[in-house]
Amino acid sequence: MAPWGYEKDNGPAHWHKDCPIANGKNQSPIDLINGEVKYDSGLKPLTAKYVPFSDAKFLNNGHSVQFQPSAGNGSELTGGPLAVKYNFEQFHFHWGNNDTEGSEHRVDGKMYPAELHFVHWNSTNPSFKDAVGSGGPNGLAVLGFFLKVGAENAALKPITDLIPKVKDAGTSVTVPSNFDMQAILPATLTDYYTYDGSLTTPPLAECVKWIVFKQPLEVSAAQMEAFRSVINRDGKPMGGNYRPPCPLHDRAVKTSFK
Ligand SMILES: O[B-]1(O)OCc2ccc(NC(=S)NCc3ccccc3)cc21
Ligand SMILES: [Zn+2]
Repeated sequence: MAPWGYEKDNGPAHWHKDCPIANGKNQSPIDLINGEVKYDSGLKPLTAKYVPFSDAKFLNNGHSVQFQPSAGNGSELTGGPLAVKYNFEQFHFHWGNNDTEGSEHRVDGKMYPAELHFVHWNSTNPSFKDAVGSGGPNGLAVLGFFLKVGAENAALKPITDLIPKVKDAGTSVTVPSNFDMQAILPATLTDYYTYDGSLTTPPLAECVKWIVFKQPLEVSAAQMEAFRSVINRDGKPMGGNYRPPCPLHDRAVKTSFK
């Protein structure tokens, strides 16, 4: 099979052929249906401590644009539904070709124009790859933020300004060392949905504690247009790089908010 993608001939409906777990019972994304979630007063706020990176890359890997520091950068995530400390691995985006689509998770069937994923791995593992393969839903902790069109996002601007430099698949640039990743996050990481799920791209491993924030981040129309100028490995606009919602089966979605 041609490498996986989001086109007619290699998109989500084909992924099960190489990754049978695509039809598993703990797949992501899902539609977050407010009438079916359950408030859990035990869910505390999360704490993300992101330290400045000496050498980080921003790259186009053919199916997303991704910020990736060198291994072992000391940034970590704790709290919320997490029992242990998680190390930061990378962040990347999913988006659509217009403002009515683009996010992976949905809220009562509503899609946002984009979704930002901050990926972290369980620090009891020796590496990210071991965490992905560790079995069970605690290998990775992924923070999901919906993006909506509004004011310019100054914290994301150093990243969206780099997009023209990684327009083509397989290209990358070094990110200026004064880039402040912490500034992207809201001051307090409260009000989130959390459930056990999977990677939303092959290998679709069911190793993810998902934490999806209720409050979207804003980006300007110009910043959204920057994403829409990115080209995938087939030379087409990358927009539409989102997987449709998967069945919830017998999973519970908990919320930290009433
Ligand atoms: O569902 B996501 O898009 O958001 C959260 C998330 C985290 C990671 C990925 N996939 C990665 S890192 N694959 C490469 C790889 C996979 C497995 C072993 C080594 C290397 C996709 C997503
Ligand atoms: Zn993602």
